[in-house]
Amino acid sequence: MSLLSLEAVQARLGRAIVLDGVSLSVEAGEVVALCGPNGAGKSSAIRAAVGLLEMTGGQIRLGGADITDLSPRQRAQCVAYLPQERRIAWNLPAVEVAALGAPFLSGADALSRARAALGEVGAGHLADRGVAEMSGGERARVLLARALVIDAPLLLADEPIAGLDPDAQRLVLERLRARADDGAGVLVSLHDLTLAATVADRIVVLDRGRVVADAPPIQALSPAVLREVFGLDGAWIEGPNGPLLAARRAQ
Ligand SMILES: Nc1ncnc2c1ncn2[C@@H]1O[C@H](COP(=O)(O)OP(=O)(O)OP(=O)(O)O)[C@@H](O)[C@H]1O
Repeated sequence: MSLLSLEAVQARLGRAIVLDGVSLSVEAGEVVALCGPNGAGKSSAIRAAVGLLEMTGGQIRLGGADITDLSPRQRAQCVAYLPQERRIAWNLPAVEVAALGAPFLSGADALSRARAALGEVGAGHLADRGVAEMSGGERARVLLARALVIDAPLLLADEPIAGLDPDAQRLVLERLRARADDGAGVLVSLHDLTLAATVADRIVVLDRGRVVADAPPIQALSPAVLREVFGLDGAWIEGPNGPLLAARRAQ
């Protein structure tokens, strides 16, 4: 049984069809990267998967259950979600923001797990700082810690490395990989195709609301897909730490 499955999901925003028959699944133990150009529908797919974007057709199952049969509490218990939006309204200490990811635990337990999660993303030293007094990248780590604070069976992260420095990008992806290696399922949207190929077991490529590839990274990001979807002339070369994309804009 898949931890998450989308079957022929349709969704609209305003008049636009943003998901046009999207099918994909995430199994325990795997990292699935969602890639595609700006506006392809990655955030929409992730938001639909947590029940935050209403479907106009198709079916979504979380842990085998139809998402429409699950209460918000039941959804929150099986999915950790890192939204693309990084705004935090209140200037609370980072540890209190991270603890919000564990609403079902006692305050003390949530705070102690929040400290551990901040440490996991290299932000332990920020635990007692107010989030309004942080850089964008520091705040991004706090929000990731909020998603990691419980060991959810399924983790959905929307562009978790946007705005992070190169070391932090790799740290975050290592953490997501480690969660999957411990048995969670991870769906993560990424723009960096080389990093996506490094971390993911499979890549789902979205283009204009449709899935155009779903395969292991190098097959999914074939020269044809790179050209037609991303407008790149690209080739994969074997680097010391995995595949590297050598690409330029297609002429
Ligand atoms: N509130 C809205 N009303 C109408 N259309 C919207 C709205 N929000 C997003 N869209 C459109 O929905 C489509 C999918 O957007 P989505 O945010 O899912 O794409 P994305 O792949 O995550 O893009 P990005 O890489 O830029 O974050 C885009 O064409 C976008 O213009």
